[in-house]
Amino acid sequence: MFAVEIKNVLKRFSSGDRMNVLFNDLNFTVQEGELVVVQGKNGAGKSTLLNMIAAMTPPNKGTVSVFGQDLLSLTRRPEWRMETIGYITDACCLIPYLTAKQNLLMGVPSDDPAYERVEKQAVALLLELGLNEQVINENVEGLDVKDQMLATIGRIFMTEPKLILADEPTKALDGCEGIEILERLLSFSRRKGTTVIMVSNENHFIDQADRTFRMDNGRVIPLEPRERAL
Ligand SMILES: Nc1ncnc2c1ncn2[C@@H]1O[C@H](COP(=O)(O)OP(=O)(O)OP(=O)(O)O)[C@@H](O)[C@H]1O
Repeated sequence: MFAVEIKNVLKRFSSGDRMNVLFNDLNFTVQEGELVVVQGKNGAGKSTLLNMIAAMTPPNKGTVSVFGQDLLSLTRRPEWRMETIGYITDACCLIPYLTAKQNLLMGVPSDDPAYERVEKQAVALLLELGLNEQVINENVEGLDVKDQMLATIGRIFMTEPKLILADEPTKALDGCEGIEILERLLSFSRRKGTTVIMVSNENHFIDQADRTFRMDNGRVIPLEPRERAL
């Protein structure tokens, strides 16, 4: 089964009294467990592609299916999204006055019989992502941007999504720190077998991806290895 299958999609937006066609007959598939990088210039449609896959904006024609589910026939969209998709952007989705660990435990009451098990799981996950014990127990607002980002990734993995959509999550960070965080995200996803579609113009990741695409002129074009360093 494909993780993502986009067939013959038309997507347009109105702009004043005009309609702008962003995609005309877009076709794109991603296999389960694949790690895919999408590049492209500003306005090429990268975020719209991810938003369609997350059932946040519908195609005007054609179909978008995720793990075999046609998104147009979804009845419980928010629940489906929560169960299936981990959407990572550069916005922090954590509560600032809670610790990183508490953020991962949100929704689990401390008297819940499962609390201890879930707490151990949260700590193990944050340590595996590279945070240390001290950082895990500090309020998020006191952490630097890099550690906040890693805790955000931890929060998203805590829900065990089948598909991670990452839309330039580290664009606010300087090159090296951003690369380090995305490397951890990718290697973690590999270990978990999670399918990942990551928007990033950073060439550094191309070798780690199973496939890389460039969005251009409404199409998703596979990049050949020799093009990758350009
Ligand atoms: N809700 C909307 N209403 C109208 N136009 C939109 C909407 N969302 C996106 N667009 C237009 O669609 C085009 C593609 O936008 P999108 O954000 O998907 O591109 P992008 O490749 O992610 O760009 P960037 O790298 O700047 O984030 C742009 O011209 C944008 O203005």
